Amino acid sequence: MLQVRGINQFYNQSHILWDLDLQLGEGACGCLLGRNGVGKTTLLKCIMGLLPIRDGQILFKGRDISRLSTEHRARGGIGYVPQGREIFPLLTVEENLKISLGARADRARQIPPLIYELFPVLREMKHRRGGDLSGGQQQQLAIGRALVLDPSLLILDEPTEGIQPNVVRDISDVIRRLNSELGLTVLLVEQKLPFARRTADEFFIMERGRAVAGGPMDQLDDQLIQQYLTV
Ligand SMILES: Nc1ncnc2c1ncn2[C@@H]1O[C@H](COP(=O)(O)OP(=O)(O)OP(=O)(O)O)[C@@H](O)[C@H]1O
Repeated sequence: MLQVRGINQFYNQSHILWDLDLQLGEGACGCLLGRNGVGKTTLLKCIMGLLPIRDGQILFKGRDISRLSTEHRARGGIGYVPQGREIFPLLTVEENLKISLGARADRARQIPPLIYELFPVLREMKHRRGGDLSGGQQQQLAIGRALVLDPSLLILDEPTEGIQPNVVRDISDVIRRLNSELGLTVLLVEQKLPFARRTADEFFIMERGRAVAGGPMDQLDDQLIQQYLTV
């Protein structure tokens, strides 16, 4: 589904991603792990086309998307839930969702019923402003907004950041459901190991801009955790 091949990325003179490879099969739920500042968010932004890559390739469903705009990637089936959620605080919940409709290839005008079915609270609060929602509700809105475009790959950057512990499990359940029941391929960045283990079935570890380890989640052992994740 997604193949990242030998990408290099720079912020001006700073070389951040180094010959980085990553492969995610159709239907997989993968979690990108690594200490602060190793380049996880940068990688997701490169996949989304929010940052340019210097060289290498990004293939989605076998097609090289490296030079496509973010909008084309989104229309082509990649949904993105950014770190910090980036919802519009002054717009209503419904308006936040509708904003994505314009980018749908089929020009649909209605919010897909699936979104309110997955997140009933968004229906209840559809006339409230985004900024009035709790952190967990805002995260549901951010995921809902990404789903408006009916993606086949969903990318989430630290979906549990700043969310109350009792809601973290709900977010995990929703991601699992999207993956196992609706067949979405998922790539997420996460710092919380219990959440990562519960939610994803594959892991990738980054260290200083390089991919250094990966495999099925049950192979994420203490030695890898000690070497690459413990601070
Ligand atoms: N806009 C920018 N300009 C210059 N350097 C940046 C910029 N954004 C990030 N960096 C640097 O790039 C490196 C990778 O940052 P990135 O945010 O991708 O890491 P991360 O693994 O996602 O970290 P975190 O877990 O803290 O979000 C860091 O050294 C960071 O300081």
